[in-house]
Amino acid sequence: MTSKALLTLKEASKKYGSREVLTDISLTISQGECTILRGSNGSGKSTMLRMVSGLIPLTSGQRLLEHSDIVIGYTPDRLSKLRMTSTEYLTHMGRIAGIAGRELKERIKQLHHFFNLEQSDHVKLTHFSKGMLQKTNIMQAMIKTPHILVLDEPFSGLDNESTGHLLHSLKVIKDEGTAILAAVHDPLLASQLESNTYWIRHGRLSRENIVPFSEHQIVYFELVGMIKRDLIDHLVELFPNVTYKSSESGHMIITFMYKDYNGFLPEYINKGGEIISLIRKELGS
Ligand SMILES: Nc1ncnc2c1ncn2[C@@H]1O[C@H](COP(=O)(O)OP(=O)(O)OP(=O)(O)O)[C@@H](O)[C@H]1O
Repeated sequence: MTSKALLTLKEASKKYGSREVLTDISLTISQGECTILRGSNGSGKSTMLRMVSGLIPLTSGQRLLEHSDIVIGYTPDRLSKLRMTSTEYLTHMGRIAGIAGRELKERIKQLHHFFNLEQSDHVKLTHFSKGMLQKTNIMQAMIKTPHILVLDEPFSGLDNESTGHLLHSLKVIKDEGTAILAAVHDPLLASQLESNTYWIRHGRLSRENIVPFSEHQIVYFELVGMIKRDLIDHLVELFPNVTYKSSESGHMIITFMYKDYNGFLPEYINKGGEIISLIRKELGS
């Protein structure tokens, strides 16, 4: 069964000044489907999310909505620790979205219940954990029930437990028919959302052919090491499922899948990458 198309980008391009960041992007967002965007830093993921959300204009091409009442909820990559409670914040955001009174109160209650934050609805955001803040960030995007929920790196900085809760919530939202479009750095999380995955490379969008994860494919490795940034960027181009981040101690924390073990590791060493530790992990462990 094909799902109903809600929004279509047709040959959409975006320039900042004379610099073209996105070129001829064509994509359809459909009801109840999850679309994941991947790409290296600065590849244009946030730009594309903002373009889909209607927050920035296209330079050329078309953005077509299935009907004029399509609601798009946009979640930026982080919410600041404001000196107000989640209820106060959502009341403010709800009024901006044109909801008020009893309807708004009810919706805020419903969202706190859905995200398991009822106990904290009168706690100031300054006392919220990263996971609680991220849930509030998503709640503001859902204050008017969206047809499309757009998320910019929703799992960034979350611990395993918060990541698990958020994954579960997003699956429920998707199953209820909301389309999800998210920039997600981590291929393991992307695979959990049963999504259509696309890559942005050199400004162009291409579909990633994901083979569904089977039991033995959930093994991955976490390598703590040292390597120059431009060299690891080059390796990520060669091995798209490799991700990395810097640790507080200045080391790189690199994850790669079991299938890349024989390919990635020798390349990493050849490029002068140093290994401080290498741990075999399984998804969910
Ligand atoms: N408002 C702007 N004006 C000028 N250039 C911009 C603007 N916003 C983004 N850019 C540039 O466009 C390119 C794409 O940026 P964008 O934030 O969309 O990438 P990204 O893939 O989301 O990056 P990251 O993963 O680091 O968040 C970058 O080179 C960035 O510097």
